[in-house]
Amino acid sequence: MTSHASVSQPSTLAQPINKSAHAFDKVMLDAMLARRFFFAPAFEIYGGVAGLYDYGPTGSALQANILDAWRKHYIIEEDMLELDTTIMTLSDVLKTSGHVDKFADWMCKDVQTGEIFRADHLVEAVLEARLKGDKEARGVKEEVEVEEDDKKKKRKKNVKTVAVKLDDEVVAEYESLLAQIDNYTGPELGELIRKHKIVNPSTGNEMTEPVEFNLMFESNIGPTGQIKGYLRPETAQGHFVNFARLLEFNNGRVPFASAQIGRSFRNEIAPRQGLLRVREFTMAEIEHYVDPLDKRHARFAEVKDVKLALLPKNVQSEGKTDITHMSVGEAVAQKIIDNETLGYFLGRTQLFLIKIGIDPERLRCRQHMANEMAHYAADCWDFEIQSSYGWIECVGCADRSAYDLTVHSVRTKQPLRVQVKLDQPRVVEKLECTFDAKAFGMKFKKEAGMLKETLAGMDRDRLQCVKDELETGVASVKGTDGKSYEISSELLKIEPVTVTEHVREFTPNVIEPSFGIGRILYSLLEHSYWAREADKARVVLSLPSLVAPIKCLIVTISQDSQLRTLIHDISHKMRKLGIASRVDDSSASIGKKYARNDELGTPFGCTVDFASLQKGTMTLRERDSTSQLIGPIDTVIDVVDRLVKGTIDWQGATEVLETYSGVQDVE
Ligand SMILES: Nc1ncnc2c1ncn2[C@@H]1O[C@H](COP(=O)(O)OP(=O)(O)OP(=O)(O)O)[C@@H](O)[C@H]1O
Repeated sequence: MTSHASVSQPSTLAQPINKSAHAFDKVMLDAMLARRFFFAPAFEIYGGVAGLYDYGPTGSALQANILDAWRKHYIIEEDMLELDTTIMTLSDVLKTSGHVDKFADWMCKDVQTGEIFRADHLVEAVLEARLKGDKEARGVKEEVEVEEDDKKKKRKKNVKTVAVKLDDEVVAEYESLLAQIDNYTGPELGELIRKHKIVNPSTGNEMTEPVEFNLMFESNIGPTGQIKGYLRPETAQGHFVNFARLLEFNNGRVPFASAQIGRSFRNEIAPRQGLLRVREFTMAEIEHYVDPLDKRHARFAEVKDVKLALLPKNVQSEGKTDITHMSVGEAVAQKIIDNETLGYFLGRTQLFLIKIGIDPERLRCRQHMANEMAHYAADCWDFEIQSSYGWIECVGCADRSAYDLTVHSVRTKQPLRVQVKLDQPRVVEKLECTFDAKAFGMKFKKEAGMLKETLAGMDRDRLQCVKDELETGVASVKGTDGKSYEISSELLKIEPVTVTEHVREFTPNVIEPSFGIGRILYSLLEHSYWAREADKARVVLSLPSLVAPIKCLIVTISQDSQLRTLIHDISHKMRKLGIASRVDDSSASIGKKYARNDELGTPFGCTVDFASLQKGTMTLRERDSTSQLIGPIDTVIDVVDRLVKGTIDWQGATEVLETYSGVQDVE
C-alpha cells in the first residue's frame, strides 16, 4: 500500500466507472453468484426441482435490504397500512376473484413424446430463432433459448438457428406477432402454431392444440379434506377481504393504501430464466383505494417531472417497440396514462427502482394492450427491465377499477363501500333500477345478485346507455365476471327519480402496483456487475450501499495479534451502530480480500496497519474507484456510518477526512 501526498479525484458510489466498457459475461456472473451463494436451486443435493430456489447469506441480505428500502419508500413515506395475510387461501375467495376459473396459461404437448411447452413461449422462441436465422443469413450469428417442462433435469435447449433468409413480409409479420405475443388466447396460439408450422424444436414433432393449465397449487385445509384451499398466487386478495376493517382503521376515508410483502406461488408450466420465472417468489403489493370520480393524487406534483420511457399500446398494436420519453405530468395530461394516481405510482416506482441501483437506461414502461388487460381494468402498465433475457416485466401497475371489491361484496353480501357525508344535502336526479324480482331471479339465478350490483355500481352515463338500449326491448350488460347478459325491458326498468342525498356512497377503485422482488433482484445483479479493466477476472458488483448485503469490510495487513484484536473491536463498534460489517482475518493478501468483497458488492473497506496501533488511524476504501482516505479510527467509523445512511457521499467523506488523508494506491 502506498500513500500519496494529495487526495485523489473524489468519487461517489454512483458513477465512478464506465462499466459498460466491459463486455457483460453471463457465464462468469452465474458462476460467481453460485460460488458466493447468492442463490441456488432448492433441494440441490436431491437433484433440485425446477422453479424453486434458496437464497444464501448474500442473496437473503440483498433481498432483505431491497424490501427494507421498499417499506421505507412506500409504507413509511406514504403512510400505507401494512398487512400480513395468510398464504393459504380459501378456495371461495379465489373463485370469487376469478383465479379458479381464469388464472391459467396455455400449454401444448409434443404429440409423440408428451413433452410440455408453454404455448406462447414456444411460439416466441421459434419465431425469434427464425428471425435470428434470417439475420445470420445476412451475416449476424446469435442463439435463442427455450426451455421445456421439468420432467428432465437438463431443461435448457437451444432452438437451433438455421441461417435461412426470410421474405421481408415474413420478417415484418414475425416482428409484429412477437410485439403482441402476450396478447393471444389459446385458440389464437393454436392457429399461429399451425399457420407457421411450429414444431417441437428438439424432436421436430408436431404439437397438440394449446389447453388451459391453472397455475395455482391446490390444497385441503384440515383433516376432513372438505375445506378447499390454494397457496395464494398473489397477495392482493388478502387486502380486499380485509377492506372493511382497513377502511374503518382509516376513519372511513379514501384515498388510502394497504401494502403487503409476502410469498406467492404459481405452478408455472415451464419455469425458466433462473429467478425470473419461478414457482415460489416474494411479492410486494400495494392496493390504493380511490374515489372513482376523483383519481387525482395529493402528491402528484412531486413526481410530475419524472421522465418515463413509455411504450404505449397504440405503438405496439402497429407491431413496433419505439419508446417515447415523456414526463409523468405530460403523459397524464395527454391521457396516455389514464389518471394521476396511476401516473403517481409509475413515477414513484421509477424513483424506487433507480434508487436501489437499476440502470435507468434499461427500464421502460409498457402499456397493456386491450386484449392483454383484464376486462375490468381501466389501464395497466408494466415496468420492464432489460437484462440478458430481454425485456422482462418486473412491476405491474394496474387500475383495477371497482372489480375486486364489487365481486367480494356480491359474494359475501358485505358492503365494501365508502360513505361520504355531504356538507349540504343535495337534490339530485338519479336513474333508478327497478327489477321484476321474481322473474329476474328465475332468469339469472345465481348471477342475479351480481348483475344487480353491477348495475348499482354504474355511473350515470353507463346507466343511461343501458336505459337507451332497453328502449329497443333488450339491453346487453357486462357483468363483473366479464360475461355479457341480455336483460329484457320486462325484467328491468330504469327511470329518473329525484332524491335528496345526505351521503354519497361508492365502491372505491383500486390502483395496484405489484412488484416481483426476485425479478428485480436478479436484474439488479446484472446491472451492477462489471469487470475491472486491468484484470477481467476481478469482477465487481456496484450495488448501492443502501442494498449491499455487507456495507463494510474490515481487514488487517498483517496477522499480528494486536491488529487482529483491533479489527474485531472495530467490527463490534460498527455492528452496534447497525452497520453490517465483515471481518476478513484470513491470511489472504489485501488485494485478494478486497477482490472477494468487491464481487459481493461491499461498498466500503477499512484497513488497519501498524500506524493504527501507533497513531490510531485506519484507511477507508471505496469499492468502485478504489480511492482511499485515512483518518482516526472513530472518525472513520462515523464516516462509514454516514455513508451507509446516505447522509454523505464519497465527496463528503473526502471533505471530512482530507486533513488526515493521503490517497492510497493499492491495486
Ligand atoms: N413466475 C414468476 N416468477 C417470478 N416472479 C413473478 C412470476 N410471476 C409473476 N412474477 C412477478 O410478479 C409481478 C406481478 O405479477 P403479475 O400477475 O402481474 O405477473 P404476470 O403478468 O402473470 O407475469 P408473466 O406475464 O411474466 O407471467 C410481476 O411483475 C413479476 O415481477
